[in-house]
Amino acid sequence: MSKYTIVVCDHIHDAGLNILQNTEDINYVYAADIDKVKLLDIIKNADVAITRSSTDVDEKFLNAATNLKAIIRAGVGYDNVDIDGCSKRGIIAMNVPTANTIAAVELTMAHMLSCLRKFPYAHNQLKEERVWKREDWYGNELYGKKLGVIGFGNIGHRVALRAKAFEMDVITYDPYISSTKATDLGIKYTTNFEDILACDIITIHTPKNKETIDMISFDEIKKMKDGVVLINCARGGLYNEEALVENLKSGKIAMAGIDVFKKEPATSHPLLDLPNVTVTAHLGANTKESQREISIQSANNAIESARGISYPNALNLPIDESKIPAFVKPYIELTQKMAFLLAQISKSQIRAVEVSAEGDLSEYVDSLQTFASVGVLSVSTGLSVNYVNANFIANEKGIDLSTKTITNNSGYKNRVTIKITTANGVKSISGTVFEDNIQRVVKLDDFVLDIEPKGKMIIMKNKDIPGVVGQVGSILAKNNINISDFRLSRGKNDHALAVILIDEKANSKVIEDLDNLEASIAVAYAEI
Ligand SMILES: NC(=O)c1ccc[n+]([C@@H]2O[C@H](COP(=O)([O-])OP(=O)(O)OC[C@H]3O[C@@H](n4cnc5c(N)ncnc54)[C@H](O)[C@@H]3O)[C@@H](O)[C@H]2O)c1
Ligand SMILES: O=C(O)[C@H](O)COP(=O)(O)O
Repeated sequence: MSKYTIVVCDHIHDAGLNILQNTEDINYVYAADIDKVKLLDIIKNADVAITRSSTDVDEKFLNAATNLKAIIRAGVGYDNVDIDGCSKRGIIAMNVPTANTIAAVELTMAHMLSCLRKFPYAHNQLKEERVWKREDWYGNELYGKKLGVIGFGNIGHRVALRAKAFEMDVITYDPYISSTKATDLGIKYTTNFEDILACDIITIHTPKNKETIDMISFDEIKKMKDGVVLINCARGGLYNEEALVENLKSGKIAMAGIDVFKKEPATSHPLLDLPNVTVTAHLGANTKESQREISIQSANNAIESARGISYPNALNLPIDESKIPAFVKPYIELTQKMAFLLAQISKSQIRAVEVSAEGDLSEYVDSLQTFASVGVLSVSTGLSVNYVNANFIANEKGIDLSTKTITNNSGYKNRVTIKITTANGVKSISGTVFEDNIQRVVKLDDFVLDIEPKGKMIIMKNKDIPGVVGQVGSILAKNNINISDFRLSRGKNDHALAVILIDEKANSKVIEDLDNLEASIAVAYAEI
């Protein structure tokens, strides 16, 4: 039995490793304790990789992982996964978004309480120094304080709820949610960031991206209350670290609770030298409960994706397959085949691909566009193209992609049309699906047809004069090519189109001979 290789790049709970070990068609490699340079050697055999925040899925990693089909980030944040790099290579990236939510929420509350009661310092004085000095440890209460929560997602909204239980006055800033998501829970909502800066305690729970890096820096801290407390259990760099250090030193920030650092592991970070910081080593997700669940979900998702069955929580799929109704699926297949056919007979560099849809199909024209790109690019680039990287590659190659929905006046219930623009002009193809999944090309340029997009075919545009069929037949017979079907369509200006389905491949000499016939206008060979 051929086996899929799943490489586990970071520590995950045994529960998931046991699943991998006990799955017959999986060969699993545990590479968590291996040097990251050596990992590059191991990763080349992987069909699927499981990673956490300790493994950067960057250019080096992806260049080494030549066989990789999917990657599972065994956690929420995927800021250290090069998603564009994955898309470009057709690798599906997934995360495990909710299994560590509670762990991160509870660590945030722990940091908040630790900061207000200076817990680690009080603890160390008694435990390490054996000093009993109660007067050194007057803390503050959460009760009645104003808490600003930046990011009201899975973690942020639960932190806010728990803070309410401490009778805090909670306000949130998250421009991507509806205000009622917060107000329905009795939490104030603001779109004015200044309201957050006016709080006694601020905690952040956003992803790390271009918009959120340095969201709190020197200018923002200047506007805060003296003695503010800042918590970061999301990602290092959301609070500018230099600004944190300087303002903790001056006392503008009374305390900071920090679980995450811009560069990890952070064992010689300036924050560690300060007396008013509580720190943990990125432990937000480190509960046994959460790690067990993440590990199980990661292992199951890795197996499913290795087998090509499903891609739960995919981050870079252009299409959510679960939302595509059954009647659209054959159109997707037909679109890809027609695009493949059209690109073969276009014989010139493609500049633009336009997909239009009629009928109920119109709603899914974006998905059809993606598959048209797969079909076109498979011919024109020689690259391994799939629906993850198709639009990405098209954009990179400067191919203009567009969609159109058109009024249904073709007489077909649903119809899809692909128009390709090349240096030699425009070519178009239309198709429909009849009952029982009968896929048909119904138009090629201006010629009305009825052909199944399947097998080997010669497509010949010719002057509509007597004797052409006989001449074509004799050239093919001379070359031992059997004709299985011959379809003729008459167009305007005394032109006709012949689609000749054949049993054997026609080489370039055969195509040249056909093209040399007096009646010939254009001849192409295509294979689906
Ligand atoms: N310390 C840890 O070990 C640990 C554990 C789990 C998650 N995390 C991190 O916590 C963060 C939040 O995780 P989550 O599960 O709540 O994610 P989530 O996707 O459920 O929530 C993120 C929220 O941030 C909001 N947001 C995005 N951009 C914003 C902006 N510019 N301003 C304000 N809000 C913005 C989104 O609208 C969303 O509501 C992530 O960065 C994740 O990596 C850290
Ligand atoms: O984003 C996350 O899920 C957390 O930061 C956890 O990261 P980890 O898997 O490296 O603990």
